[in-house]
Amino acid sequence: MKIALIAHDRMKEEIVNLSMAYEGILSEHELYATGTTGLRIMEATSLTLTRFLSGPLGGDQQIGAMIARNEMDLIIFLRDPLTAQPHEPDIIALLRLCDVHKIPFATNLGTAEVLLKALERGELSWREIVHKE
Ligand SMILES: O=C(CO)COP(=O)(O)O
Repeated sequence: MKIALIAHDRMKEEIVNLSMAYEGILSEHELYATGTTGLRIMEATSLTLTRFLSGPLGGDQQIGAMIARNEMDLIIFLRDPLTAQPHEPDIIALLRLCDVHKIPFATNLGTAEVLLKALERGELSWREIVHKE
């Protein structure tokens, strides 16, 4: 499965802690991230991620392009609900594409954990069927 990990600055610590807690599950998958998030996760874990540009420079849109091509299976995007982002349109576009393509998308830690546990139990394997279509 291809999984994208993204977090706004005030949520970086949360995504690093999440990645450490679920490193075993995550290591079995192909991981992607926006620039700074990916760097922070790689510094704290032994996970390897493909890093795109930083979010404000287009990283969300690069991940969006993978979704549009049906190349991404799960997004964990810990958004900062209390800080305005200069690239808000890119973030909304990413959410919208996930809805268009029915891609599981977690925007907070509670949902992220539910999705990672579902991933571990194989409950997202329907994505493999979608790939074959
Ligand atoms: O801004 C982001 C997502 O919208 C995240 O980008 P970084 O991971 O580069 O901080």
